Amino acid sequence: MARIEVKNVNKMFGNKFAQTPALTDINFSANDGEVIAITGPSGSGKSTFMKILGGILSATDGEINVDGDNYQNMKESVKTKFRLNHLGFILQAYNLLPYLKVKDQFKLVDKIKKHGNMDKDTFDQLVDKLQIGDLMQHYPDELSGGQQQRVAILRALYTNPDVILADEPTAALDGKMAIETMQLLQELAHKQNCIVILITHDARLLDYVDRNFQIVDGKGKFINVDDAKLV
Ligand SMILES: Nc1ncnc2c1ncn2[C@@H]1O[C@H](COP(=O)(O)OP(=O)(O)OP(=O)(O)O)[C@@H](O)[C@H]1O
Repeated sequence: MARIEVKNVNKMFGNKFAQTPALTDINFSANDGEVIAITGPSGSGKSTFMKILGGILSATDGEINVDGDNYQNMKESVKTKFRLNHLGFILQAYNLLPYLKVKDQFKLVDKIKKHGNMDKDTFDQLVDKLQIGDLMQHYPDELSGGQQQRVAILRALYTNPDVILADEPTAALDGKMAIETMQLLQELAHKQNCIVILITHDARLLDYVDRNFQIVDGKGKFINVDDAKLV
C-alpha cells in the first residue's frame, strides 16, 4: 500500500443553492522517497488538491489515507498533531510571521514542537546553501520575495517533515537558486526517504521529479514526466 492514497476525492465550492466542482473523482498515490510534481493550467484545482492533502481543507467526499488511516475521519486535534510531526508546508504566501525576525521564526517552531527538529549542523549547512545567513536579524517585510521564500523553505524543512507539500516553492527564486532548491528537495526524498509533492509551472523542475500528476478542469491523472506539457 502506498504511504498516501487518495481515492475518489471530490471537492465542491459554494453553498447549497449553487455549487461548483473544483475537483472531480481524484485518485492519487505517493510512496516514500518520491518527488511528485502537480501540474496543470491555472484554476484547474492544484492548490485545492494540495490543501486537501495537507488537511487544511476537507474534501466533499472520498478518502485520503495516510499510513492506512483515513485522514478525513481524524479528529481535528489528531490532524493538527499529525501535521506538526509529519508535514512541511511551503506555501505561495510564505506564511512568515511579520512581527518576528527571521531567527525567531525558527525559535518559535522550537517552542511549538520541542523535539525532533533540525540539528544545528544541518541547519547551518542549509542556511549557507539557501543564502539566508545575513537575513537572520531582519523582519520578513524587509526581505525580497525570493529571500522570504528561501526562509519559508528552511522553516518548512526545520521540523524534519517526512512529507513536504510545496505550492510553487521556487516561483520567486532566480534560475540558479530554483534549481538548487529543487535539487535539495530531491535529495531529501531520495536520500532521506521523504515524500515531496510540489505544484509547479516551471518545466525545468521536471528534471528532478519522479512522477507527474496532471490536473485539468479538476480531473487528475499521472502522466509521463517526459511527455508533460505545461500549459
Ligand atoms: N475558497 C474557494 N471558494 C470558492 N472557489 C474556490 C475556492 N478556492 C478555489 N476555488 C476555485 O476552485 C478552482 C480551482 O482553484 P485552485 O486555486 O485550486 O487552482 P490552481 O490550479 O491552484 O490555480 P493556480 O495555478 O492559478 O494557482 C478555481 O475555479 C477557483 O476559483
